[in-house]
Amino acid sequence: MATFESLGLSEWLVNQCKQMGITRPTPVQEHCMPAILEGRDCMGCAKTGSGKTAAFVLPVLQKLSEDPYGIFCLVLTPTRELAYQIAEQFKALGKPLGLKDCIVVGGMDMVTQGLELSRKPHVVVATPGRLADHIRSSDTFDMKRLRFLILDEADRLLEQGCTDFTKDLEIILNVVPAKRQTLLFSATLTDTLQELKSIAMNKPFFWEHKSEVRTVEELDQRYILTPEKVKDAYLVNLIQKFQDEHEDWSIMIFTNTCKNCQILTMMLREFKFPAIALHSMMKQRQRFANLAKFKSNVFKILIATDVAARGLDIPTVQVVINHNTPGLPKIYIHRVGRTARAGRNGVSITLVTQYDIHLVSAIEEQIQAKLKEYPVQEKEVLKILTQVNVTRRQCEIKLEATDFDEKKEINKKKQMILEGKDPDLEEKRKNELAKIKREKKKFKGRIQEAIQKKKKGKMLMKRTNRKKVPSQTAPGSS
Ligand SMILES: Nc1ncnc2c1ncn2[C@@H]1O[C@H](COP(=O)(O)OP(=O)(O)OP(=O)(O)O)[C@@H](O)[C@H]1O
Repeated sequence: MATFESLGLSEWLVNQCKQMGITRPTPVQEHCMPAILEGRDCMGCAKTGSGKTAAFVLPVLQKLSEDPYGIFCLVLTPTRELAYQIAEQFKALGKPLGLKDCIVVGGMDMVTQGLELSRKPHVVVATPGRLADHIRSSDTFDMKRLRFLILDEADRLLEQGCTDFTKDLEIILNVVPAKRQTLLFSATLTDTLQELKSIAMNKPFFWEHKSEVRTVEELDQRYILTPEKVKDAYLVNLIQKFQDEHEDWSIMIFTNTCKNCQILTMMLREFKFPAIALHSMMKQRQRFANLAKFKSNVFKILIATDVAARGLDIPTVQVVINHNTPGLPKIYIHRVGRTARAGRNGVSITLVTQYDIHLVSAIEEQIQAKLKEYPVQEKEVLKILTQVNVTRRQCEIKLEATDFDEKKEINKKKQMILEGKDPDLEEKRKNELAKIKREKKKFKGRIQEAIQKKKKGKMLMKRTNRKKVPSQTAPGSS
């Protein structure tokens, strides 16, 4: 069995690992670290909670200790919370080096970040948008000597989801040296393999944890089939049960929109559950504060959008509830991966309506495992159904009375301006596109109608012909 020493780590780093309870390398660390220490580009694909962060942090620290300078390493990651988490690992493991790090994420003061960048930190951990802003607007730092470029959750950084990082990545890739080591990690790398290979140019070492099932063995994956209108009652019932049966418990609930996240939080609080929200419409300081309160178990329930689906490492989470069935298997894999981490047990429960069954089939096909039905006492759920639905409606009304929707519009416009778009022009374009779509639909409808009419006409003709034929032939045949 490999040890950190046998993989080539120095004694100080091995000791530092020990202090953090990291005594033996996990498979992704065992396989990827030697290649990274050899100077190769590396792509590592291993299950959630399997120690991918240390698989790149440790070799970077080893190399940094041999030749320390700034800026030595840049880590890019899709969310702000994840950037802080990665920086924490660097700080904890790199303490004996006196590691200087800098976190560059949106929602935080840009001037302070600019100052820190100009002080040549060893390691910069950033979200792509904010770093690209600094590159565009400042000449007080450069990354010409950068030794390591790391893309954590690399597939997310390259896909064109609701937040598209590709333009910002281009800006960043233009200012980092071609001669560098590039490391790419994720639990779901394989879908974007070709794009990733073009970033890690020098014949990257590729390691994938081969296993039939793509989720961890310690995870008990369940579902509850429910009509849409009963979903919230199931949710309340589930939480009540966990609260009654466990002393030490902690649950993450994922939902599809910021608004839903806010409403669910309000609703669960009406039922006196210790719930707190995390979504992208909250101020960044509030996001960090809420996450900290959840991590320290002050609040036992975190209700989040997919902004929290990837990477967050909160060992106390025993249960993940999907309030909506994720539309993509990949998102499911990351969401449920917030529990059952580093060998611990965990449960995931997905609420599935009759319209989501095909999504469950897609998930099962991807993860190569079947979700099992979660046993519930329907009678208990029906008892609270009206009360839950009334409470939800009350929360919706309360939220409508605030400027939540307006804020959403303002945020959208802000984002467009940041992307160099004119919000009014975009609105006009959107309306025109919608109009074209409507007209196309109408046109299609008319064509369909005409086709149907023609078909009906033909059928009528056939029928009348058929009726006519016997009466015409009958005399001759008799
Ligand atoms: N060798 C090790 N032995 C024991 N625990 C470890 C080891 N390496 C890392 N860990 C711990 O395992 C936990 C999960 O690690 P990490 O967050 O790096 O997972 P990950 O693979 O990046 O997961 P995800 O895909 O969800 O981002 C962390 O708490 C980390 O400290």
